[in-house]
Amino acid sequence: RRPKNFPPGPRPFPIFGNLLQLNLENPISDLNKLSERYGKVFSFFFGGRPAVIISGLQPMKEALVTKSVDFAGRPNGLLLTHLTQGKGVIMADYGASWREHRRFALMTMKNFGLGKQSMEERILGEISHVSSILERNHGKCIDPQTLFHNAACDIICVILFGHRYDYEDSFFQAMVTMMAENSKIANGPWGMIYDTLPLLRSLPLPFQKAINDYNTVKLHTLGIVEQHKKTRVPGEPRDIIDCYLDEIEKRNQNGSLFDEDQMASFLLDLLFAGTDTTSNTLRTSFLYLMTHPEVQERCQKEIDEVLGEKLEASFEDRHRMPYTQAMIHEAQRVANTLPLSVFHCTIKDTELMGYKIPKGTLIIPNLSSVLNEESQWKFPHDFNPSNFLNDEGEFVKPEAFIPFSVGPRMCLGEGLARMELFLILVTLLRRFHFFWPEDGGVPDYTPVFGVTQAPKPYRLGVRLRGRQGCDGTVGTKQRVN
Ligand code: HEM
Repeated sequence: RRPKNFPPGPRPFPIFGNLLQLNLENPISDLNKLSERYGKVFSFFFGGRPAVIISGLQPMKEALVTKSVDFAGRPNGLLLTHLTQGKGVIMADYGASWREHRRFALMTMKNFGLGKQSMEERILGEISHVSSILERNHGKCIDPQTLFHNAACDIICVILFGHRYDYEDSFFQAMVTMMAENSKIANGPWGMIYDTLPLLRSLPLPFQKAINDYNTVKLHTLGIVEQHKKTRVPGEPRDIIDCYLDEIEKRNQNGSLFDEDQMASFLLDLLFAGTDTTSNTLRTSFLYLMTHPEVQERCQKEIDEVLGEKLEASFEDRHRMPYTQAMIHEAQRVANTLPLSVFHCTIKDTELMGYKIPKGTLIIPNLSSVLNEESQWKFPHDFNPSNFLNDEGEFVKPEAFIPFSVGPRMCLGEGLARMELFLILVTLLRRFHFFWPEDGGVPDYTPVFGVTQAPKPYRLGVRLRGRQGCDGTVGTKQRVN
């Protein structure tokens, strides 16, 4: 039964609720259709649990910005909550522990930007590995999935653990695969089944694998923490683990919110949240760049002009590259990487667009609906960097650009992700030309749904550029790390 003045929605069935009305392989278009029928704020039963789905910019802002605190909780009883035990940041309840861990993460990541080796240097170091692999594949077509996953994961590893792994390292390979698979399970159909039908949770279904894999990565992470304890110098952090250990000591008191169990979940949060997201966005970017050669060439022209003889790109250069900036934002818009964000939950009785929403209601922000909202974009259904350019060709960011969500729970890795996307795309576009393989068939842009949505597998054609900036002199020198 829907509570009084609850948002309207389709009639639920016993046990399953409205679950059978969704194509679990790709629920977005079904949710959009339901929104057309019932309104921008409508309800839906996941099993016996009522959820409110929010579509469109205006209600999204009312919920996540104007009434941000009311909507800032995370739901209990989901696979993701069970994996993390509600610790760390992503699935933590809205409260002191979440707040302090979030603040700590933002502060330490910012300080790494100022430390001995800046965040930018760490990212550029990783890019040199990607570049040399692409160089070895000059003239060939490769599957970019593993390469970008490795690179994104290694950037996070350097920040968290202080060292990068060889892409061939067996544990690293296992970890990257586990993360990609876990992400598919956790918010794919199996995740939804786990979340809505508790009776099935003890059966040997794929979500058991997600739980085992998560625990394997956690154990390994705790092993790295143990090594850090032996080699660290208090007050001289090399990475986030050292910072966290310093913080535990600083707060050395009963009931401290910082302990090793929290640390493990916190580290895994950053590892999981920072790998698939960035790597899937990169894969979408290259899919569109290959199939829109005019956009690729215009970016390369701008990059060549702005960087000139400079050895490497820096994040500051973005201010002089309006077209490339527009392309990157447009790629993020169409990538629609977290289409349903991370689920929220109301922490008190509240109202939205005149409807009453009780405390504890599951909230699903349909970010996808805003990134494609017809009234908000010049070209909502195309890949067109002009969505981010004004009549003077200057870069502008529309209010509806919310791939990182909005409000107090918005992505805390936004700064890092934007730096990674810019430096990786600019460096690779400067040095390589990317082409759609002759035998690649018709490009299929339909994404594969998941917590983090990804493009369908494709092959990336790579050729070294022979023009200025890429002729073996400028911009081709290898970094020495
Ligand atoms: C293109 C890349 C990325 C995208 C599109 C993205 C998007 C998002 C979105 C939509 C959320 C949910 C916000 C909400 O619940 O309202 C989120 C949360 C989060 N993201 Fe990201 N993210 C990206 C990269 C990263 C990176 C690189 C990191 C870490 C280093 C990161 C760490 C987190 C964390 C910890 C949260 C939970 C925040 C909280 O609950 O307070 N993300 N992200």
